[in-house]
Amino acid sequence: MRRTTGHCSLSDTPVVSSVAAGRLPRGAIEAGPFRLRPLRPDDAAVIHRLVNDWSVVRMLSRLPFPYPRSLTDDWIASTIAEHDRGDAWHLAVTRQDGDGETVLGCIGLRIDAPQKTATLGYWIGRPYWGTGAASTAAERVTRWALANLPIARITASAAQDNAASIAVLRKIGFREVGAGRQPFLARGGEHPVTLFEATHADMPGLATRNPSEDAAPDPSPAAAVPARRSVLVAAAALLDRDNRVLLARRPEGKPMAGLWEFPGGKIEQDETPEDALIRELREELGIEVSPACLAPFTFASHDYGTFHLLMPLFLCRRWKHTPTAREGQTLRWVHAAELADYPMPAADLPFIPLLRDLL
Ligand SMILES: Nc1nc2c([nH]c(=O)n2[C@@H]2O[C@H](COP(=O)(O)OP(=O)(O)OP(=O)(O)O)[C@@H](O)[C@H]2O)c(=O)[nH]1
Repeated sequence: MRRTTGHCSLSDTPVVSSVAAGRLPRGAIEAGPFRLRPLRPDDAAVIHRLVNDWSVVRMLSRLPFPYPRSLTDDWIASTIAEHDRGDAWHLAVTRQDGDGETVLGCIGLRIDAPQKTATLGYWIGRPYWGTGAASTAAERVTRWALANLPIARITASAAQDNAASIAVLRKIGFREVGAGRQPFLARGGEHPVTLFEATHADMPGLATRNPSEDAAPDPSPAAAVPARRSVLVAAAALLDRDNRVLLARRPEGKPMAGLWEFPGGKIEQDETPEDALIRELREELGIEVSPACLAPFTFASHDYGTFHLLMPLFLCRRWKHTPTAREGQTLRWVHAAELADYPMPAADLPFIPLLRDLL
């Protein structure tokens, strides 16, 4: 059960340092009728009984089925060590029933301090589905973490056939940012997942917090100007001689980090989409493109909740110099038939069948 707690699963992101150490609560936090408290070794039997259930395990990416009892003990021990290091915060979701406490499931947050990101995962045992435990616990942990930890965003993913978990994430304010594939051990092979993200701006009533504790307030007049609702971005599908498309993986630290996108960027004031794209391709990839080599292909119009993206996509087959990653991104030439294997921002998903038909 290591590193997975969920209807949603925790990511593979390695934890590099532990800025959050000492900030994670040692005790329980209340969440409406539920209580979220640190896991204890004596929870193993009940946790094992709840999670070793096909309908739960099939939604968790890294758990085998059947799930051996001994792994539960190891996993609980590892969660305690991770909490002490400030790397992750795993809690039992519990409810007071009469004189006794009932354990309903687990919720966890893995913290990647250098990237100011945390990943949420959770699962609830089948007898307690429909009690509101998942959404109440997930909302409480998400809001607590954004308000108290030095992080800028929380990510989560859910199997695309996990309608309950997707509904929970949407209900509590997570935005759908893309789609990808993840291995699911119990089911075998990779399965499609929906990727979500939440920032302070997504949580009504949560004060926007500067995740860098020491950063000085931005005194520039621009800082007082509210962000524009529509964001204009120009992007290119660069095609090589084998009709492969160049994808760039967004570097850590940027919103939607880890997703594969088409090179490009925001259109500045007074720039045409072509000017912006030529500039971005030069800055990001070190290539020179002439306007005549940019063929308008299609566009994306997608509401990300906090902003609406309008993005023309150009096709380009000719440029000077070899594309080189200049901004920490990872580049890959991909055949159209394989595009669906790369997790992409939600706005880009309609491009996939169009490119498949074209190429
Ligand atoms: N370049 C690019 N951006 C995309 C794609 N799909 C998509 O949703 N976007 C979104 O469009 C916006 C582009 O912003 P960006 O961060 O790349 O722009 P930029 O290079 O000007 O960056 P900056 O604002 O950090 O200077 C981001 O919100 C990004 O997630 C895509 O295929 N290519």
